[in-house]
Amino acid sequence: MKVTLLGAGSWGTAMAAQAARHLQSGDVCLWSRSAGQLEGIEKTGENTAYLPKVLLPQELRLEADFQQAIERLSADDLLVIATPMSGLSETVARVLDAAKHSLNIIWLCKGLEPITTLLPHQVVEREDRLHSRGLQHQYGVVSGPSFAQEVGSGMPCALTVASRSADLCGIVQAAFHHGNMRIYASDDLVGVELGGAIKNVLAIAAGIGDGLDLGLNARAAVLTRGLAEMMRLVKAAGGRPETCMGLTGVGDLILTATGDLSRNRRVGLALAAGKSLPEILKSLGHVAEGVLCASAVADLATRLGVEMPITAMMGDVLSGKLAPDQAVKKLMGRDPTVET
Ligand SMILES: NC(=O)c1ccc[n+]([C@@H]2O[C@H](COP(=O)([O-])OP(=O)(O)OC[C@H]3O[C@@H](n4cnc5c(N)ncnc54)[C@H](O)[C@@H]3O)[C@@H](O)[C@H]2O)c1
Ligand SMILES: O=P(O)(O)OC[C@H](O)CO
Repeated sequence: MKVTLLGAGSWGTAMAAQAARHLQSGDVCLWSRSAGQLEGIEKTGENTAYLPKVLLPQELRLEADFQQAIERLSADDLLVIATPMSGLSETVARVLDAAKHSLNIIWLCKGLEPITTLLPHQVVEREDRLHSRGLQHQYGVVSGPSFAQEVGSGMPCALTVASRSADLCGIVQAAFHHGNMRIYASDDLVGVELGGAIKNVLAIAAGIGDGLDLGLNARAAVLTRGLAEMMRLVKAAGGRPETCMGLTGVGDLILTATGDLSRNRRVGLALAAGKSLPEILKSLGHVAEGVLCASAVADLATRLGVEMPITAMMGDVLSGKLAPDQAVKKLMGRDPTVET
């Protein structure tokens, strides 16, 4: 089978390496919008800007031509959109415009669309209505606890593919379930996508708590009550709350909120140290999806009548309405309530 990945950031590069290690030489192709970046990878064998110190398999094909990257795929192959959430709608629209037959399409981004508060699969459905020209594409998402640096280095990892199509789940497993990567299948798109979006916001909250030296009790409280917020929103949005107890919910929450490789956690630590958000994002050099989606999650929760105090407070901190220590005081000052 052939696989094309669109987007050569940390995650697209790591997943391209994972597939290329096990599929036939030349069958996995990584496309980047920057031809210069691909030239650098060609020369050094590494994606130095996004995944340093990971030697990429020689079997990986690099492609700067978008049309070629799509046209090489048959209806049995797999297309992976590996851009951040901000690039999803534009990229899927380009893919659908370029497609000459039906495709198997997955995305790897974690977040919600700002303003509309749409989940990734809802963004894709909107673009499908506008661009599919009657072609019946299959869609899904891959999510779960996965630092690109570890996956790029071939360390063990377990992920979930969620799709309404069991056939697509099988295609994704054929592409990535090898060696040190396990891929579990699910049909709960809402649960999987909301888990991936909300854990990033909670990782920022955990980073703030740790940066302010609030202690391990506080971290456990944020994660547990944050998980309760996630389960409530998933249920109200039509997903299954029990999905939150799996890899894409609590699994990814533990990883991102406690692992210092997390960009979202590092944003929280830096906010607690008194740095400004623009300064933090500039020095990060990578996307931290929780920054962009905290307000969207809070807005969706308000619309669905779901109480999410930690998430709402993070929205206020990230939009500059509240200082991190004020947010802690407000959370601790809430009225007593039952544990649900
Ligand atoms: N890095 C990880 O460990 C990891 C793991 C799992 C999921 N993710 C998710 O994957 C997504 C991508 O993250 P990343 O870590 O690769 O980000 P990154 O910041 O490392 O790289 C982003 C890449 O996307 C490219 N890009 C941005 N907008 C684009 C567009 N419109 N068209 C084409 N390319 C575009 C950039 O040029 C860059 O190469 C995020 O939603 C992230 O939450 C990341
Ligand atoms: O580095 P982060 O915070 O974007 O997290 C990366 C992945 O989503 C972890 O699963």
